[in-house]
Amino acid sequence: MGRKTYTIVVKLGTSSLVDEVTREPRIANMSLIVETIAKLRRQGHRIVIVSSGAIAFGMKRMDLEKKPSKLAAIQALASIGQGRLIGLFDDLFRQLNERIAQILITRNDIMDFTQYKNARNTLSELLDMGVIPIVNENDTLSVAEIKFGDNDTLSAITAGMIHADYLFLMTDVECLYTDNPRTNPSARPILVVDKIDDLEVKTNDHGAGSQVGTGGMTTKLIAAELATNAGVTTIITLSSQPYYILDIVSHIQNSEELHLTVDQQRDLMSADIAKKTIPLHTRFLGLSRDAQIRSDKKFWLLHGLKTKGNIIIDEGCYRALTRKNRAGLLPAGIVDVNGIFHESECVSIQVIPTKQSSITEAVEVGHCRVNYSSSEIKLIKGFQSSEIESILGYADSEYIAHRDNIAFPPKV
Ligand SMILES: Nc1ncnc2c1ncn2[C@@H]1O[C@H](COP(=O)(O)OP(=O)(O)OP(=O)(O)O)[C@@H](O)[C@H]1O
Repeated sequence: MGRKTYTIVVKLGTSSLVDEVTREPRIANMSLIVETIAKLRRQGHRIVIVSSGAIAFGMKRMDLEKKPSKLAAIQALASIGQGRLIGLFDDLFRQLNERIAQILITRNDIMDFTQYKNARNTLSELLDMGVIPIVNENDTLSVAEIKFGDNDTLSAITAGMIHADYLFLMTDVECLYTDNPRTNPSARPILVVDKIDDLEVKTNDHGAGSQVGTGGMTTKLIAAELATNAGVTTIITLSSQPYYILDIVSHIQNSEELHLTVDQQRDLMSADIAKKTIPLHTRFLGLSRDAQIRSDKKFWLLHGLKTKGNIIIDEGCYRALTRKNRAGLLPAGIVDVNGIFHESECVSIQVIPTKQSSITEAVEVGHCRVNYSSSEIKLIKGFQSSEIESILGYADSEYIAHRDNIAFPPKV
């Protein structure tokens, strides 16, 4: 019987593609990445690449030493560099008879659920055609409000969107450590993570570790949480040794075939790393099928959309929203509203604990798409739905958010 094949998203950080000091493209490393991905394809896996590097390639082309601070100049560099980046990938993949496609995306492109599904369908179609999609944030047009912000997040959203099995975050450290290994030489490697919330790690990278990197380890942890919630096992490994992916995938196939528990996986990994039969890496285990987010709509509500404000609800309301036969969000359960948002926008739902509770701050519990604007909700909060019409002069819906437009992350 043939081995199981997977859908794998490989995220390449700027440090995989551009030399940190000279800012020259790392052509030898890119060739190794391309060879590795071609091998994975021959083994039957479906591969999506999420690649950074457009701005760095543009800076090199324009002989710039320093990244400009003006937004338009950065976007111009991205448009110069993106073409060169994809051109280089195409040249390399062509040598191995592999076809690629370019997908440039911003949050705006997936703001509508139909558009989100279109993006997913295009990616799936490309994979069915045996093509390797290369995804990047559309840095040429995106401004802060419509940005994913970093390609770690974009790669996790892409992985969730296409229900990938694995996400490889390739970076300039072998794995996640207990602390930043650049500043703390006694930081210890972490091999298997099954509950991200229980992790005790420091990521003192202020959002970027290397000179050319943008996200640092902080965004990788956020990405890992997002992807594992959708059932995607996320791996951090060294980008300068891309063929490590082949060893790790084969090791994962073995562990899966043996149906190992989390502890057994951890033991097997430590033993094999010690024997040097597999490289050092971190595995964040995807949630099991019954715990993970399976619904596209829910994943989109939680991770595809940017929240515009927040609605504070009480604990009783939260219980009603999360019980088995869950309700929609009614104005009566709303305690407060913050921020300015319009009807149909996505807002954060926060719960204010009861007075007896020791926690006093409201905590985010999920997202919803609202039927009313923030100024309308301010007027109707705390009232019964039957009173909406007399307060506003109209009642578009009895709910602030319909239950199909409310999503909570999985409880682990
Ligand atoms: N606990 C930690 N474990 C491992 N690395 C850490 C930790 N905390 C901070 N880091 C830093 O995170 C860096 C990796 O992130 P960085 O964003 O620089 O790379 P990248 O993902 O390759 O690039 P890009 O962000 O452009 O995609 C490492 O160089 C390291 O210094």
